[in-house]
Amino acid sequence: MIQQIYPSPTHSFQYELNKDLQFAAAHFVPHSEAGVCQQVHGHTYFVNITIAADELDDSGFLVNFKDIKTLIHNRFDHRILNEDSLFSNDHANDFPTSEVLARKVYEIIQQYLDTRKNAPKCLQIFLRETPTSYVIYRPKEARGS
Ligand SMILES: Nc1nc2c(c(=O)[nH]1)N=C([C@H](O)[C@H](O)COP(=O)(O)OP(=O)(O)OP(=O)(O)O)CN2
Ligand SMILES: [Zn+2]
Repeated sequence: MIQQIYPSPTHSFQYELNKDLQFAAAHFVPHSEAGVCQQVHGHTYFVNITIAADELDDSGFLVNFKDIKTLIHNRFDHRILNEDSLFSNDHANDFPTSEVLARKVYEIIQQYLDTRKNAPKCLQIFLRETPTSYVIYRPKEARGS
């Protein structure tokens, strides 16, 4: 939920920012063990993205908050996740589950950050699918030096 306190990843970067955003999307989980989630249904996903770096850019930003929102919101809002080429209905590692969606959000964000001169790192994705269910994805690398 927006404005809640999130778990903090440990790191030694000097700057850290967090961006909250939300989007509405539909999905289904294409596996017999997913029960009712095999049926198409929708969620308002809440996402918190943690990014860190030791340097700021020419604007004095670690990264522009707006760019982070645009990347994720424009891709997923009011979409059917199963129809996005990022996901697969055949391979569990790419089913549109909360875990996989959190990883995909990380990959989109880090790919963008890799184009920035100040080399920011995405350290954590917190993704809430329902009021009672959330996941956290953290890449293994990138804790700062
Ligand atoms: N590990 C995962 N388990 C489940 C996922 C998932 O992505 N990863 N997804 C679902 C369904 O998509 C479902 O929409 C969410 O399930 P759930 O949390 O059980 O939702 P409820 O609102 O029914 O939960 P309550 O316990 O009644 O609050 C299922 N599992
Ligand atoms: Zn669901």
